[in-house]
Amino acid sequence: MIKVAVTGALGRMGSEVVRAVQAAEGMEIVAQIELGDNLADELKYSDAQVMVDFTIPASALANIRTALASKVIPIVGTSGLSPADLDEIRGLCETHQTACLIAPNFAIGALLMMQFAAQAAKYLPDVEIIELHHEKKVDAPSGTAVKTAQMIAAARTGTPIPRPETAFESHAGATGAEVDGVPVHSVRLPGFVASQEIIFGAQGQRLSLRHDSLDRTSFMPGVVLAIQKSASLKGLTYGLENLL
Ligand SMILES: NC(=O)c1ccc[n+]([C@@H]2O[C@H](COP(=O)([O-])OP(=O)(O)OC[C@H]3O[C@@H](n4cnc5c(N)ncnc54)[C@H](O)[C@@H]3O)[C@@H](O)[C@H]2O)c1
Ligand SMILES: O=C(O)C1=N[C@H](C(=O)O)CCC1
Repeated sequence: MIKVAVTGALGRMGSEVVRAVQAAEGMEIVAQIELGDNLADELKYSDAQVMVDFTIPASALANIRTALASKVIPIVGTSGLSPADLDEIRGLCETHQTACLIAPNFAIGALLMMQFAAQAAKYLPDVEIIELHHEKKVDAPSGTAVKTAQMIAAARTGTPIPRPETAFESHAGATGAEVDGVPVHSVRLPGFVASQEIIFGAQGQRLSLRHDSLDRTSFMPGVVLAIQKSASLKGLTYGLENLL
């Protein structure tokens, strides 16, 4: 049995993870950790092997540091970690000889959307991302949009048409934020869980790729898969697609 601790256990995602692990074979919940608990003690006394983290960026970084120092493998869904944070975590994985997975999106359909986008970007360089999430989301742009933009930028061979100078915006932000040269627009509204549309435009044609998570169970097969494969992880893995 893989022993799993969950940080952010009372949150929207954390509570769903507790249910999913309890329903899965070959794994068990040994600690449900919330704000104010002593993480190092909880990990030690529960003998946890894996820590699943869905919290907030500042907490996630501190939790990852504690888990790695305790030789517990962090599986992290929390979004908003910076490239500098990822560099630090990569170094800590080496120092403590413990692996870590950071997955901006655990929904298999979203991973496919991102991979299809990278494929399309080889031929269609002009692209923008619209991500749409629930109104309680605390970070923007979403971790999924950031990872998608990075994958598009890495795959893109052609040169996109120059964007209008933001100085032309009569209202600041109207043309979106740029992530790795890809414009990203963030919508926050009740009625959404997590959606993203990637629009490629070319002469006389458009290609749209869209994924919708309708509820948080959509992320659970990916979380369970990551726990099952945790023992095979090496160093820092960024993106669940690396485990498929
Ligand atoms: N990767 C994915 O597939 C995916 C999917 C959904 C959400 N997310 C991300 O997961 C994160 C959480 O989202 P949510 O909707 O569950 O938020 P939420 O606000 O419902 O839950 C966060 C929980 O973390 C707790 N928390 C904060 N700091 C903590 C700490 N130091 N130790 C323990 N618990 C702590 C809070 O008390 C809260 O209960 C966000 O960053 C979100 O973007 C990722
Ligand atoms: O609900 C959220 O918050 C989500 N965050 C992730 C992101 O930032 O990409 C994934 C989808 C849900």
